[in-house]
Amino acid sequence: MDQWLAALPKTELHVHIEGTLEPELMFTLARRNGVSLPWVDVEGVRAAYRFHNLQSFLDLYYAGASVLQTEADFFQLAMAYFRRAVADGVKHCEVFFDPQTHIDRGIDIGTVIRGLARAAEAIRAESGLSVYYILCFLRHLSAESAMQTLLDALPYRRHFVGVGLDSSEVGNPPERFETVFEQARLEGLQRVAHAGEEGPPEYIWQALDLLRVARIDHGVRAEEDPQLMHRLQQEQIPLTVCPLSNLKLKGVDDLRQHNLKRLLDAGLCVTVNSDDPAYFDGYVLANYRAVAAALGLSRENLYNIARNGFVASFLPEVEKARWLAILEQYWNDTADSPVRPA
Ligand code: HPA
Ligand SMILES: [Zn+2]
Repeated sequence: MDQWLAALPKTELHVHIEGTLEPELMFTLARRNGVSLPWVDVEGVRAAYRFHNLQSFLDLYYAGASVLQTEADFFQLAMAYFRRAVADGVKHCEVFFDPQTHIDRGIDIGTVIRGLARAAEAIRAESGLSVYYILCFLRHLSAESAMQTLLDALPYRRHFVGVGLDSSEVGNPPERFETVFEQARLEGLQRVAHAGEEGPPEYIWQALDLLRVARIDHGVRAEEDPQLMHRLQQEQIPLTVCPLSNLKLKGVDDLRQHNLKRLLDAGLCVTVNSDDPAYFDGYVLANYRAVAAALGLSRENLYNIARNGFVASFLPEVEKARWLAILEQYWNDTADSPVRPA
């Protein structure tokens, strides 16, 4: 099962590039850029990674991101993530970045986007991995700041496919960002939003109806609302679920309590992703392994999750069809091989 799962062609649709900053690289960049960190060494940083909710993580995550200063830093960060994704069997990824985290420290948005875009090109040449970027607005900041960020990013429009909404969820409902999401739609950008991670099902409704999103990031609290579950199932609106993130941020006390399998069994388009892998103890393959073990997922479940990833992606239809055929071939080729526990 382990080898089979590793080689299963996958996507990653919910990963924050700033959340892939490993402590080693954090210290390397801090030294290079003369940035002082609140921790003395790598062990100190790792010891601080004990979170009790989303906000306790975000405080640390924004502190860590302060080491990112130059185009070369963003390039190096992204390349390190891409190589790990490739090793995990990821074929296509859609990666969030948070411009406001950097602009507000005086970093030019062009520095951020050029570094990331150069890395996407380099990894494509190196390994064939395809990369799309999604620009996220920080919902703890104002709608005006989000709009200004979108305008600042438009000269780099060709380097990202969509916009998203992240950061502190509770108290920052999607409805505040209706205007900027409408502007993004008029620019031809795809839309996604974090909703129902810690926030109520109502935020998922708002993301769908007011922000007109194609996917919901997390969305695990949808289960509390039967009507919403019905809608997500009927319209096959994908959820980008991040199991180890939910565990680390105390959405669940134990992965065996995670509702991923119930969402899948209810016919929802569930995908598995890593969110902030450097902070949550695992990249995408570790997330697949962890839920497979905790929830007793079958190979067929795992195949369907991987398949959902390609279906839910923003790839052009021909590319989706090509990957779905490759995935099916993989399924047929490996159907008779022995199944061992994950
Ligand atoms: O899981 C998350 N939720 C909200 N904002 C975030 N920013 C990085 N990760 C997250
Ligand atoms: Zn996230």
